Amino acid sequence: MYEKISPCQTGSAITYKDGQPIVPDNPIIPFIRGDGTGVDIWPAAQKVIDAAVECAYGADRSISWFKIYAGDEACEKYGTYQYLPQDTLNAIKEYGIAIKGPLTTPVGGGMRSLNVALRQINDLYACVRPCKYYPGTPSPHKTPEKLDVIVYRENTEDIYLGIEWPKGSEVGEKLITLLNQDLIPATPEHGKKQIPLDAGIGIKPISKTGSQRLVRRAIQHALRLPKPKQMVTLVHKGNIMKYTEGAFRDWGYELTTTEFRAECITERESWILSNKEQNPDITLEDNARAIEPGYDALTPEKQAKVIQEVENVLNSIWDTHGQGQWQDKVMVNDRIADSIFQQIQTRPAEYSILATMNLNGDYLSDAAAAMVGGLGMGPGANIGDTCAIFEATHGTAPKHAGLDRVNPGSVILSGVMMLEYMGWQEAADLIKKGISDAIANREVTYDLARMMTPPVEPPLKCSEFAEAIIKYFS
Ligand SMILES: NC(=O)C1=CN([C@@H]2O[C@H](COP(=O)(O)OP(=O)(O)OC[C@H]3O[C@@H](n4cnc5c(N)ncnc54)[C@H](OP(=O)(O)O)[C@@H]3O)[C@@H](O)[C@H]2O)C=CC1
Ligand SMILES: O=C(O)CCC(=O)C(=O)O
Ligand SMILES: [Mg+2]
Repeated sequence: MYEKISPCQTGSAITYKDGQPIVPDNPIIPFIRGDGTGVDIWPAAQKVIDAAVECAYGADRSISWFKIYAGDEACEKYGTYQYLPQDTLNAIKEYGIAIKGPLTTPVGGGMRSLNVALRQINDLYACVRPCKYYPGTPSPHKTPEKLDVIVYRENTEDIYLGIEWPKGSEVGEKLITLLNQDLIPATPEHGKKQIPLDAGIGIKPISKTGSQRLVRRAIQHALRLPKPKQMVTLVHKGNIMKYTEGAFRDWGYELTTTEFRAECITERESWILSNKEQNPDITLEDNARAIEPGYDALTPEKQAKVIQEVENVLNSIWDTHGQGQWQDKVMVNDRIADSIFQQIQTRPAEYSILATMNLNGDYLSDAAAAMVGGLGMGPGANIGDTCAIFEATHGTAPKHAGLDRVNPGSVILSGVMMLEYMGWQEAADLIKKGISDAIANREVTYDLARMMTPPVEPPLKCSEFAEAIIKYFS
Protein backbone atom coordinates (compact mmCIF):
# COMPACT_ATOMS: atom_id res chain seq x y z
CA MET A 1 0.00 0.00 0.00
CA TYR A 2 2.91 2.39 0.68
CA GLU A 3 5.81 3.06 -1.66
CA LYS A 4 8.36 4.88 0.51
CA ILE A 5 6.99 5.00 4.04
CA SER A 6 6.23 2.38 6.67
CA PRO A 7 3.40 2.69 9.16
CA CYS A 8 4.28 2.37 12.84
CA GLN A 9 4.66 -1.14 14.24
CA THR A 10 2.52 -0.31 17.25
CA GLY A 11 -0.88 1.30 17.41
CA SER A 12 -4.03 1.15 15.33
CA ALA A 13 -6.19 3.33 13.13
CA ILE A 14 -8.90 5.77 14.19
CA THR A 15 -12.18 4.82 12.53
CA TYR A 16 -15.50 6.63 12.17
CA LYS A 17 -19.10 5.78 13.04
CA ASP A 18 -21.91 8.21 12.18
CA GLY A 19 -19.37 10.96 11.56
CA GLN A 20 -17.72 10.56 14.98
CA PRO A 21 -14.16 9.26 15.46
CA ILE A 22 -13.63 6.03 17.38
CA VAL A 23 -10.22 6.36 19.01
CA PRO A 24 -8.13 3.47 20.35
CA ASP A 25 -5.79 4.05 23.31
CA ASN A 26 -2.79 3.93 21.01
CA PRO A 27 -3.83 5.60 17.75
CA ILE A 28 -1.49 5.96 14.79
CA ILE A 29 -1.58 9.61 13.72
CA PRO A 30 0.14 10.72 10.50
CA PHE A 31 1.88 14.11 10.59
CA ILE A 32 3.33 16.43 7.96
CA ARG A 33 6.19 18.58 9.26
CA GLY A 34 5.53 21.40 6.81
CA ASP A 35 7.64 23.90 4.88
CA GLY A 36 9.32 27.07 6.18
CA THR A 37 8.80 27.39 9.93
CA GLY A 38 7.34 23.89 9.99
CA VAL A 39 10.87 22.74 10.86
CA ASP A 40 10.62 24.78 14.07
CA ILE A 41 7.01 24.55 15.15
CA TRP A 42 6.18 20.92 14.42
CA PRO A 43 8.88 19.36 16.67
CA ALA A 44 7.89 21.80 19.44
CA ALA A 45 4.22 20.88 19.09
CA GLN A 46 4.88 17.14 18.99
CA LYS A 47 6.91 17.36 22.19
CA VAL A 48 4.12 19.23 24.01
CA ILE A 49 1.37 16.88 22.80
CA ASP A 50 3.35 13.78 23.81
CA ALA A 51 4.19 15.24 27.22
CA ALA A 52 0.53 16.12 27.85
CA VAL A 53 -0.69 12.65 26.89
CA GLU A 54 1.91 11.03 29.12
CA CYS A 55 1.15 13.37 32.02
CA ALA A 56 -2.62 12.82 31.68
CA TYR A 57 -2.72 9.05 31.04
CA GLY A 58 0.67 7.57 31.96
CA ALA A 59 1.18 4.27 30.13
CA ASP A 60 -2.55 3.85 29.37
CA ARG A 61 -2.58 6.02 26.26
CA SER A 62 -0.04 7.23 23.71
CA ILE A 63 0.13 8.42 20.12
CA SER A 64 2.20 6.53 17.55
CA TRP A 65 3.31 9.27 15.16
CA PHE A 66 3.56 8.28 11.49
CA LYS A 67 5.72 10.64 9.45
CA ILE A 68 4.24 11.39 6.03
CA TYR A 69 5.43 13.86 3.42
CA ALA A 70 4.13 16.91 1.56
CA GLY A 71 5.71 20.05 0.12
CA ASP A 72 9.47 20.50 -0.08
CA GLU A 73 10.21 17.48 2.08
CA ALA A 74 8.12 15.28 -0.21
CA CYS A 75 10.12 16.39 -3.25
CA GLU A 76 13.33 15.49 -1.43
CA LYS A 77 12.02 11.99 -0.67
CA TYR A 78 9.88 11.20 -3.72
CA GLY A 79 11.51 13.28 -6.48
CA THR A 80 11.01 16.56 -8.31
CA TYR A 81 7.45 17.96 -8.32
CA GLN A 82 6.20 15.12 -6.08
CA TYR A 83 4.67 17.63 -3.68
CA LEU A 84 1.76 15.49 -2.55
CA PRO A 85 2.61 11.78 -2.96
CA GLN A 86 -0.03 9.09 -3.09
CA ASP A 87 1.53 7.55 0.06
CA THR A 88 0.51 10.66 1.96
CA LEU A 89 -3.07 10.57 0.71
CA ASN A 90 -3.32 6.85 1.46
CA ALA A 91 -2.06 7.32 5.02
CA ILE A 92 -4.50 10.14 5.81
CA LYS A 93 -7.37 8.05 4.46
CA GLU A 94 -6.30 4.95 6.35
CA TYR A 95 -5.70 6.60 9.73
CA GLY A 96 -8.58 9.10 9.80
CA ILE A 97 -6.86 11.96 11.64
CA ALA A 98 -3.70 13.84 10.67
CA ILE A 99 -1.93 17.00 11.79
CA LYS A 100 0.27 19.20 9.66
CA GLY A 101 2.58 22.18 9.56
CA PRO A 102 2.14 24.88 6.91
CA LEU A 103 2.88 24.31 3.22
CA THR A 104 4.07 26.91 0.70
CA THR A 105 1.93 28.05 -2.23
CA PRO A 106 3.54 30.28 -4.88
CA VAL A 107 1.74 33.52 -5.80
CA GLY A 108 0.61 34.25 -9.36
CA GLY A 109 1.65 31.03 -11.06
CA GLY A 110 3.06 27.62 -10.25
CA MET A 111 1.33 24.79 -8.48
CA ARG A 112 -1.99 25.15 -6.73
CA SER A 113 -2.20 25.04 -2.95
CA LEU A 114 -1.35 21.70 -1.34
CA ASN A 115 -3.25 22.81 1.74
CA VAL A 116 -6.40 23.38 -0.27
CA ALA A 117 -5.84 20.12 -2.18
CA LEU A 118 -5.69 18.14 1.07
CA ARG A 119 -9.02 19.66 2.15
CA GLN A 120 -10.70 19.01 -1.19
CA ILE A 121 -9.35 15.49 -1.73
CA ASN A 122 -10.50 14.43 1.75
CA ASP A 123 -13.76 16.42 1.56
CA LEU A 124 -12.91 18.26 4.78
CA TYR A 125 -15.72 20.72 4.28
CA ALA A 126 -15.62 22.59 7.60
CA CYS A 127 -12.57 24.65 8.50
CA VAL A 128 -12.96 25.41 12.20
CA ARG A 129 -10.83 28.25 13.60
CA PRO A 130 -11.47 29.33 17.20
CA CYS A 131 -10.21 32.78 18.22
CA LYS A 132 -10.18 32.97 21.98
CA TYR A 133 -8.18 35.14 24.33
CA TYR A 134 -5.65 33.70 26.77
CA PRO A 135 -5.31 36.06 29.78
CA GLY A 136 -2.09 38.03 29.71
CA THR A 137 -1.63 37.74 25.94
CA PRO A 138 -0.68 41.13 24.53
CA SER A 139 -3.10 42.36 21.90
CA PRO A 140 -3.45 45.41 19.68
CA HIS A 141 -7.09 45.48 20.83
CA LYS A 142 -8.26 47.19 24.04
CA THR A 143 -10.67 44.46 25.14
CA PRO A 144 -9.47 41.23 23.50
CA GLU A 145 -11.03 39.13 26.29
CA LYS A 146 -14.44 39.98 24.86
CA LEU A 147 -13.69 38.12 21.65
CA ASP A 148 -14.55 34.44 21.75
CA VAL A 149 -15.56 33.43 18.25
CA ILE A 150 -15.20 30.32 16.11
CA VAL A 151 -14.89 30.83 12.38
CA TYR A 152 -16.70 28.00 10.56
CA ARG A 153 -15.35 28.36 7.05
CA GLU A 154 -16.67 26.39 4.08
CA ASN A 155 -13.54 24.61 2.92
CA THR A 156 -14.09 22.97 -0.45
CA GLU A 157 -15.59 25.43 -2.93
CA ASP A 158 -15.77 29.17 -3.71
CA ILE A 159 -12.83 30.54 -5.70
CA TYR A 160 -10.61 27.95 -3.96
CA LEU A 161 -11.87 25.42 -6.48
CA GLY A 162 -9.15 27.03 -8.60
CA ILE A 163 -11.11 27.22 -11.85
CA GLU A 164 -9.54 30.24 -13.50
CA TRP A 165 -7.76 31.26 -16.68
CA PRO A 166 -5.02 33.86 -17.19
CA LYS A 167 -5.36 36.92 -19.40
CA GLY A 168 -4.67 36.06 -23.02
CA SER A 169 -5.08 32.29 -22.65
CA GLU A 170 -6.96 30.50 -25.39
CA VAL A 171 -9.74 29.18 -23.15
CA GLY A 172 -9.95 32.43 -21.19
CA GLU A 173 -10.46 34.47 -24.36
CA LYS A 174 -12.95 31.94 -25.69
CA LEU A 175 -14.94 32.15 -22.47
CA ILE A 176 -14.90 35.96 -22.45
CA THR A 177 -16.08 36.07 -26.04
CA LEU A 178 -18.87 33.59 -25.31
CA LEU A 179 -19.93 35.57 -22.26
CA ASN A 180 -19.79 38.93 -24.06
CA GLN A 181 -21.53 37.77 -27.23
CA ASP A 182 -24.09 35.21 -26.09
CA LEU A 183 -24.58 34.90 -22.36
CA ILE A 184 -24.48 38.46 -21.00
CA PRO A 185 -26.81 39.95 -23.67
CA ALA A 186 -29.23 37.06 -23.06
CA THR A 187 -29.59 38.17 -19.42
CA PRO A 188 -31.29 41.58 -19.41
CA GLU A 189 -30.22 42.40 -15.84
CA HIS A 190 -26.63 42.60 -17.07
CA GLY A 191 -27.50 45.48 -19.44
CA LYS A 192 -24.74 46.22 -21.90
CA LYS A 193 -21.93 45.04 -19.60
CA GLN A 194 -18.86 43.55 -21.27
CA ILE A 195 -15.80 41.83 -19.82
CA PRO A 196 -12.51 43.40 -20.96
CA LEU A 197 -10.68 41.07 -23.34
CA ASP A 198 -7.49 41.48 -21.34
CA ALA A 199 -9.10 40.16 -18.13
CA GLY A 200 -8.14 37.07 -16.19
CA ILE A 201 -11.24 35.04 -15.41
CA GLY A 202 -12.09 33.06 -12.27
CA ILE A 203 -15.20 31.09 -11.38
CA LYS A 204 -16.83 31.28 -7.96
CA PRO A 205 -19.14 28.29 -7.39
CA ILE A 206 -21.17 28.32 -4.16
CA SER A 207 -23.52 25.35 -3.93
CA LYS A 208 -26.59 24.78 -1.81
CA THR A 209 -25.21 21.41 -0.68
CA GLY A 210 -21.82 22.88 0.27
CA SER A 211 -23.37 25.84 2.08
CA GLN A 212 -25.91 23.82 4.01
CA ARG A 213 -23.55 21.11 5.21
CA LEU A 214 -21.25 23.82 6.59
CA VAL A 215 -24.08 25.72 8.29
CA ARG A 216 -25.41 22.41 9.66
CA ARG A 217 -22.09 21.77 11.44
CA ALA A 218 -22.00 25.37 12.68
CA ILE A 219 -25.49 25.07 14.21
CA GLN A 220 -24.68 21.67 15.71
CA HIS A 221 -21.64 23.24 17.33
CA ALA A 222 -23.69 26.19 18.63
CA LEU A 223 -26.09 23.74 20.26
CA ARG A 224 -23.17 22.38 22.32
CA LEU A 225 -22.16 25.84 23.60
CA PRO A 226 -23.40 27.50 26.82
CA LYS A 227 -26.50 29.62 26.26
CA PRO A 228 -25.05 33.11 25.75
CA LYS A 229 -22.84 31.74 22.98
CA GLN A 230 -25.59 29.84 21.14
CA MET A 231 -25.44 32.07 18.10
CA VAL A 232 -24.53 31.55 14.46
CA THR A 233 -23.86 34.51 12.18
CA LEU A 234 -24.01 33.88 8.43
CA VAL A 235 -21.30 36.08 6.90
CA HIS A 236 -21.69 37.06 3.24
CA LYS A 237 -21.33 39.80 0.67
CA GLY A 238 -24.77 39.01 -0.71
CA ASN A 239 -25.60 42.60 -1.55
CA ILE A 240 -23.00 42.45 -4.33
CA MET A 241 -22.76 38.72 -5.19
CA LYS A 242 -26.44 37.89 -5.01
CA TYR A 243 -26.51 34.37 -6.42
CA THR A 244 -23.41 33.07 -4.66
CA GLU A 245 -22.94 34.91 -1.37
CA GLY A 246 -26.58 36.03 -1.13
CA ALA A 247 -27.66 32.47 -1.79
CA PHE A 248 -25.32 31.22 0.97
CA ARG A 249 -27.30 33.40 3.39
CA ASP A 250 -30.66 32.25 2.05
CA TRP A 251 -29.69 28.55 2.14
CA GLY A 252 -28.40 29.04 5.68
CA TYR A 253 -31.74 30.47 6.79
CA GLU A 254 -33.62 27.78 4.89
CA LEU A 255 -31.74 25.07 6.79
CA THR A 256 -32.30 26.94 10.07
CA THR A 257 -36.06 27.13 9.62
CA THR A 258 -36.53 23.56 8.37
CA GLU A 259 -34.01 21.05 9.73
CA PHE A 260 -33.40 23.04 12.95
CA ARG A 261 -36.87 24.54 13.32
CA ALA A 262 -37.33 23.37 16.90
CA GLU A 263 -33.87 24.46 18.05
CA CYS A 264 -33.37 27.79 16.26
CA ILE A 265 -34.77 31.28 15.83
CA THR A 266 -33.70 33.78 13.19
CA GLU A 267 -33.01 37.34 14.22
CA ARG A 268 -35.89 38.67 12.13
CA GLU A 269 -38.30 36.14 13.59
CA SER A 270 -37.21 37.19 17.08
CA TRP A 271 -38.11 40.81 16.28
CA ILE A 272 -41.56 39.80 15.04
CA LEU A 273 -42.25 37.66 18.11
CA SER A 274 -40.97 40.21 20.60
CA ASN A 275 -43.00 43.00 18.96
CA LYS A 276 -46.11 40.93 19.62
CA GLU A 277 -44.98 39.97 23.12
CA GLN A 278 -44.56 43.64 24.01
CA ASN A 279 -47.83 44.66 22.36
CA PRO A 280 -50.25 41.73 21.97
CA ASP A 281 -52.65 43.92 19.93
CA ILE A 282 -50.06 45.03 17.38
CA THR A 283 -51.38 44.82 13.82
CA LEU A 284 -49.56 42.82 11.20
CA GLU A 285 -48.80 46.05 9.40
CA ASP A 286 -47.32 47.82 12.42
CA ASN A 287 -45.23 44.74 13.15
CA ALA A 288 -44.01 44.76 9.54
CA ARG A 289 -43.23 48.49 9.84
CA ALA A 290 -41.18 47.82 12.99
CA ILE A 291 -39.00 45.10 11.46
CA GLU A 292 -38.42 46.65 8.02
CA PRO A 293 -36.43 49.88 7.93
CA GLY A 294 -37.99 52.28 5.35
CA TYR A 295 -41.23 50.29 5.26
CA ASP A 296 -43.36 53.32 4.38
CA ALA A 297 -41.26 54.06 1.31
CA LEU A 298 -41.70 50.54 -0.10
CA THR A 299 -44.02 49.77 -3.02
CA PRO A 300 -47.39 48.26 -2.00
CA GLU A 301 -46.25 44.88 -3.34
CA LYS A 302 -43.13 44.90 -1.18
CA GLN A 303 -45.10 46.04 1.87
CA ALA A 304 -47.55 43.17 1.31
CA LYS A 305 -44.61 40.76 1.23
CA VAL A 306 -43.32 41.93 4.60
CA ILE A 307 -46.82 41.72 6.10
CA GLN A 308 -47.09 38.19 4.74
CA GLU A 309 -43.74 37.31 6.32
CA VAL A 310 -44.97 38.58 9.70
CA GLU A 311 -48.19 36.62 9.39
CA ASN A 312 -46.36 33.43 8.41
CA VAL A 313 -43.99 33.67 11.37
CA LEU A 314 -46.79 34.27 13.85
CA ASN A 315 -48.89 31.47 12.40
CA SER A 316 -46.09 28.95 12.25
CA ILE A 317 -43.99 29.48 15.40
CA TRP A 318 -45.91 31.63 17.91
CA ASP A 319 -46.95 28.53 19.88
CA THR A 320 -43.50 26.94 19.92
CA HIS A 321 -41.21 30.01 19.99
CA GLY A 322 -43.44 32.90 21.23
CA GLN A 323 -43.84 34.28 24.76
CA GLY A 324 -40.08 34.37 25.21
CA GLN A 325 -39.46 30.72 24.29
CA TRP A 326 -37.26 31.93 21.42
CA GLN A 327 -34.72 33.19 23.93
CA ASP A 328 -33.73 29.58 24.67
CA LYS A 329 -33.08 28.82 20.98
CA VAL A 330 -29.92 29.17 18.89
CA MET A 331 -30.03 32.65 17.36
CA VAL A 332 -29.15 32.68 13.66
CA ASN A 333 -28.49 36.08 12.10
CA ASP A 334 -26.48 37.38 9.16
CA ARG A 335 -24.02 40.19 8.61
CA ILE A 336 -22.47 41.58 5.45
CA ALA A 337 -18.80 40.63 5.27
CA ASP A 338 -17.21 44.09 5.39
CA SER A 339 -19.37 45.00 8.36
CA ILE A 340 -18.42 41.88 10.35
CA PHE A 341 -14.75 42.90 10.25
CA GLN A 342 -15.64 46.07 12.20
CA GLN A 343 -18.34 44.39 14.30
CA ILE A 344 -15.93 41.86 15.83
CA GLN A 345 -13.81 44.81 16.91
CA THR A 346 -16.50 47.21 18.08
CA ARG A 347 -18.94 44.64 19.52
CA PRO A 348 -16.87 41.45 19.98
CA ALA A 349 -19.06 40.03 22.75
CA GLU A 350 -22.08 39.89 20.45
CA TYR A 351 -20.65 37.18 18.20
CA SER A 352 -19.97 33.49 18.63
CA ILE A 353 -19.93 31.20 15.59
CA LEU A 354 -19.22 32.94 12.30
CA ALA A 355 -20.31 30.74 9.37
CA THR A 356 -18.57 31.86 6.21
CA MET A 357 -17.75 30.90 2.67
CA ASN A 358 -14.16 29.98 1.88
CA LEU A 359 -12.57 33.34 1.00
CA ASN A 360 -14.35 35.41 3.64
CA GLY A 361 -13.39 32.85 6.28
CA ASP A 362 -9.76 32.91 5.18
CA TYR A 363 -9.60 36.68 5.68
CA LEU A 364 -11.71 36.75 8.81
CA SER A 365 -9.76 34.05 10.65
CA ASP A 366 -6.46 35.95 10.29
CA ALA A 367 -8.15 39.21 11.39
CA ALA A 368 -9.79 37.61 14.44
CA ALA A 369 -6.52 35.84 15.39
CA ALA A 370 -4.77 39.23 15.33
CA MET A 371 -7.14 40.50 18.00
CA VAL A 372 -6.22 37.73 20.46
CA GLY A 373 -2.44 37.90 20.06
CA GLY A 374 -1.66 37.22 16.41
CA LEU A 375 -1.16 34.34 14.05
CA GLY A 376 1.08 32.54 16.53
CA MET A 377 -2.06 31.91 18.57
CA GLY A 378 -4.44 30.85 15.76
CA PRO A 379 -5.28 27.13 15.64
CA GLY A 380 -7.49 25.29 13.18
CA ALA A 381 -9.10 22.05 12.12
CA ASN A 382 -10.36 20.81 8.78
CA ILE A 383 -13.24 18.46 9.47
CA GLY A 384 -15.18 16.08 7.24
CA ASP A 385 -17.46 13.15 7.91
CA THR A 386 -14.73 10.48 7.85
CA CYS A 387 -11.48 12.40 8.23
CA ALA A 388 -9.95 15.43 9.95
CA ILE A 389 -6.68 17.31 9.47
CA PHE A 390 -5.50 19.78 12.10
CA GLU A 391 -3.33 22.76 11.17
CA ALA A 392 -2.58 26.34 12.20
CA THR A 393 -4.29 29.33 10.57
CA HIS A 394 -0.95 30.83 9.55
CA GLY A 395 1.45 29.90 6.77
CA THR A 396 5.13 29.10 6.45
CA ALA A 397 6.41 32.58 7.51
CA PRO A 398 9.53 31.95 5.37
CA LYS A 399 11.69 34.79 6.70
CA HIS A 400 11.65 33.14 10.14
CA ALA A 401 12.22 29.56 8.92
CA GLY A 402 14.82 27.47 10.75
CA LEU A 403 15.62 30.19 13.31
CA ASP A 404 13.87 28.51 16.26
CA ARG A 405 12.08 31.80 16.76
CA VAL A 406 8.38 31.74 15.86
CA ASN A 407 5.51 30.95 18.18
CA PRO A 408 4.52 27.25 18.03
CA GLY A 409 1.30 28.13 19.93
CA SER A 410 -0.92 27.88 16.87
CA VAL A 411 0.13 24.30 16.03
CA ILE A 412 0.12 23.33 19.70
CA LEU A 413 -3.43 24.69 20.01
CA SER A 414 -4.34 22.79 16.83
CA GLY A 415 -3.06 19.75 18.75
CA VAL A 416 -5.42 20.72 21.58
CA MET A 417 -8.28 20.75 19.08
CA MET A 418 -7.16 17.33 17.86
CA LEU A 419 -7.05 15.90 21.40
CA GLU A 420 -10.52 17.32 22.12
CA TYR A 421 -11.83 15.84 18.87
CA MET A 422 -10.39 12.50 20.00
CA GLY A 423 -12.08 12.84 23.38
CA TRP A 424 -8.74 13.15 25.21
CA GLN A 425 -9.90 16.20 27.14
CA GLU A 426 -7.54 15.78 30.12
CA ALA A 427 -4.47 16.07 27.88
CA ALA A 428 -6.00 19.01 26.02
CA ASP A 429 -6.71 20.81 29.31
CA LEU A 430 -3.13 20.33 30.49
CA ILE A 431 -1.81 22.04 27.37
CA LYS A 432 -4.26 24.93 27.73
CA LYS A 433 -3.15 25.37 31.34
CA GLY A 434 0.52 25.24 30.30
CA ILE A 435 0.01 27.91 27.63
CA SER A 436 -1.99 30.15 29.98
CA ASP A 437 0.60 29.91 32.73
CA ALA A 438 3.55 30.46 30.41
CA ILE A 439 1.94 33.59 28.96
CA ALA A 440 0.85 34.87 32.36
CA ASN A 441 4.49 34.51 33.51
CA ARG A 442 5.72 36.40 30.44
CA GLU A 443 7.53 33.33 29.08
CA VAL A 444 6.78 33.97 25.43
CA THR A 445 8.24 34.02 21.92
CA TYR A 446 9.21 37.19 20.02
CA ASP A 447 5.75 37.92 18.60
CA LEU A 448 4.11 38.23 22.01
CA ALA A 449 7.28 39.54 23.72
CA ARG A 450 7.43 42.65 21.51
CA MET A 451 3.83 43.60 22.33
CA MET A 452 4.15 43.19 26.10
CA THR A 453 4.59 46.15 28.42
CA PRO A 454 7.45 46.36 29.14
CA PRO A 455 8.66 44.19 26.23
CA VAL A 456 10.11 40.82 27.25
CA GLU A 457 13.82 40.78 26.50
CA PRO A 458 15.12 38.34 25.40
CA PRO A 459 12.08 36.40 24.21
CA LEU A 460 11.96 32.62 24.46
CA LYS A 461 12.92 30.55 21.44
CA CYS A 462 10.26 28.41 19.80
CA SER A 463 11.64 25.26 21.46
CA GLU A 464 11.95 27.03 24.83
CA PHE A 465 8.30 28.08 24.71
CA ALA A 466 7.36 24.39 24.27
CA GLU A 467 9.45 23.52 27.32
CA ALA A 468 7.85 26.33 29.33
CA ILE A 469 4.37 25.01 28.50
CA ILE A 470 5.33 21.50 29.64
CA LYS A 471 6.86 22.91 32.84
CA TYR A 472 3.46 24.35 33.80
CA PHE A 473 1.57 21.07 33.44
CA SER A 474 2.11 20.43 37.13
N1 LIG B 1 -2.40 26.29 5.83
C1 LIG B 1 -1.23 26.63 5.32
O1 LIG B 1 -0.33 25.82 5.23
C2 LIG B 1 -1.04 28.04 4.89
C3 LIG B 1 -0.02 28.32 4.02
N2 LIG B 1 0.24 29.61 3.65
C4 LIG B 1 1.38 29.83 2.77
O2 LIG B 1 2.47 30.30 3.57
C5 LIG B 1 3.33 31.09 2.77
C6 LIG B 1 3.69 32.37 3.49
O3 LIG B 1 2.52 33.17 3.63
P1 LIG B 1 2.49 34.60 4.33
O4 LIG B 1 1.54 35.43 3.60
O5 LIG B 1 3.86 35.08 4.56
O6 LIG B 1 1.75 34.34 5.73
P2 LIG B 1 2.25 33.62 7.04
O7 LIG B 1 1.04 33.33 7.82
O8 LIG B 1 3.15 32.50 6.74
O9 LIG B 1 3.15 34.72 7.79
C7 LIG B 1 2.80 36.08 7.86
C8 LIG B 1 3.35 36.71 9.13
O10 LIG B 1 2.56 36.24 10.22
C9 LIG B 1 3.36 36.10 11.38
N3 LIG B 1 3.43 34.69 11.74
C10 LIG B 1 3.13 33.60 10.99
N4 LIG B 1 3.33 32.48 11.68
C11 LIG B 1 3.73 32.85 12.91
C12 LIG B 1 4.08 32.14 14.09
N5 LIG B 1 4.04 30.81 14.13
N6 LIG B 1 4.49 32.85 15.16
C13 LIG B 1 4.52 34.19 15.13
N7 LIG B 1 4.20 34.92 14.06
C14 LIG B 1 3.79 34.25 12.96
C15 LIG B 1 4.74 36.64 11.01
O11 LIG B 1 4.67 38.04 11.23
P3 LIG B 1 5.95 38.96 11.63
O12 LIG B 1 7.03 38.63 10.66
O13 LIG B 1 5.41 40.33 11.51
O14 LIG B 1 6.33 38.63 13.02
C16 LIG B 1 4.78 36.33 9.52
O15 LIG B 1 5.74 37.08 8.85
C17 LIG B 1 2.61 31.30 1.44
O16 LIG B 1 3.18 30.41 0.52
C18 LIG B 1 1.19 30.91 1.73
O17 LIG B 1 0.53 30.46 0.60
C19 LIG B 1 -0.48 30.66 4.16
C20 LIG B 1 -1.51 30.42 5.03
C21 LIG B 1 -1.91 29.10 5.43
O1 LIG C 1 -2.90 27.25 0.97
C1 LIG C 1 -2.36 28.32 1.14
O2 LIG C 1 -1.22 28.55 0.75
C2 LIG C 1 -3.07 29.42 1.87
C3 LIG C 1 -4.28 28.93 2.59
C4 LIG C 1 -4.73 29.87 3.63
O3 LIG C 1 -4.40 31.02 3.69
C5 LIG C 1 -5.64 29.36 4.65
O4 LIG C 1 -6.15 28.28 4.54
O5 LIG C 1 -5.89 30.11 5.61
MG1 LIG D 1 -5.28 32.09 5.34
